[in-house]
Amino acid sequence: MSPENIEIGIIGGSGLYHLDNLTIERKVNPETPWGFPSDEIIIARASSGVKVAFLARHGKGHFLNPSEVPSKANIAALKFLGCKVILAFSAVGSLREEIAPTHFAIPNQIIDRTKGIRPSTYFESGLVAHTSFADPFDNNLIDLVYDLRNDFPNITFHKNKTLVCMEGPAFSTRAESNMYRSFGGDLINMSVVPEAKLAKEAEIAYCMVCMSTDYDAWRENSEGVNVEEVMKTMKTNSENARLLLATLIDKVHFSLNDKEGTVNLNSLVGSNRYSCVTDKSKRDPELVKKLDYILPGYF
Ligand SMILES: CSC[C@H]1O[C@H](OP(=O)(O)O)[C@H](O)[C@@H]1O
Ligand SMILES: Nc1ncnc2[nH]cnc12
Repeated sequence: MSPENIEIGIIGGSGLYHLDNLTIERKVNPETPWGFPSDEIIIARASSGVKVAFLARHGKGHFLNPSEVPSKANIAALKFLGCKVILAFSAVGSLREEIAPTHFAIPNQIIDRTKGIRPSTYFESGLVAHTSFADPFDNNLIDLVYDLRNDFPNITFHKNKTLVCMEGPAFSTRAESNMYRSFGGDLINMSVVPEAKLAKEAEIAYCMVCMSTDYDAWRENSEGVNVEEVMKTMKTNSENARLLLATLIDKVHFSLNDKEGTVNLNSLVGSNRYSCVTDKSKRDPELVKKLDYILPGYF
């Protein structure tokens, strides 16, 4: 870990490329064993003084498509800076009438419909380890976000939702959109995989605040989604995200440092220590060295 020790990482998605209400301290661009992150990481302070590391998923100016996002470098860089928690934000389509555009949903499940073309694990080519992914998000972190709903009466919140992740970059056909609904999907984006998986492998508590922008393509008498519609709704959504974050950052900071341990955001720490199935003699020493960047001393 670097001497930075910044415990909270924020990943902003489409329409959330900066956080105006935080004070920017400086920018860093760490080269990880998996390359450089999407863009420079902004180290900023909330008004309470709590430091965060902010990263624009698609780069500032949105030049990376969802399949091109260097998620391994992104998560590794945040872990190296000291992040124990990542609050990820995403513009999503709604697959349910009751989740209207501008609503926020914090999903607890994922259906992975990406096509296997994204590098999605740190444990390959010389060291095999299997991380538990039954609960892809940190449930305590989900509750912590959801419990803020009374402080934000202008935002409608949902939880216990299933997020479908498609490859993109083209949006779904109507048939696909209906199929995802029949699978039990409630929300759809192109970003949560492999980000959530890699955060689990790196033992970082991760949750995604999904900001609904559209009804995708399943509604019979409505046009299918297009980018113009998404970005129009994201104007309101990103303002709400900034307001939410101003409170959320302090809550997360408190929980991470609360001696009473009322909300445990450290439950993943140590979870991968014994997840490696590769015999010590067969592990690639080069990869073991690389993995020290995110899980020092484990392998
Ligand atoms: C701009 S619409 C499609 C795009 O929006 C979402 O991005 P993000 O999750 O980074 O907010 C979705 O996943 C797609 O990448
Ligand atoms: N309908 C949709 N499908 C996939 N990703 C999205 N991001 C925002 N809306 C989306």
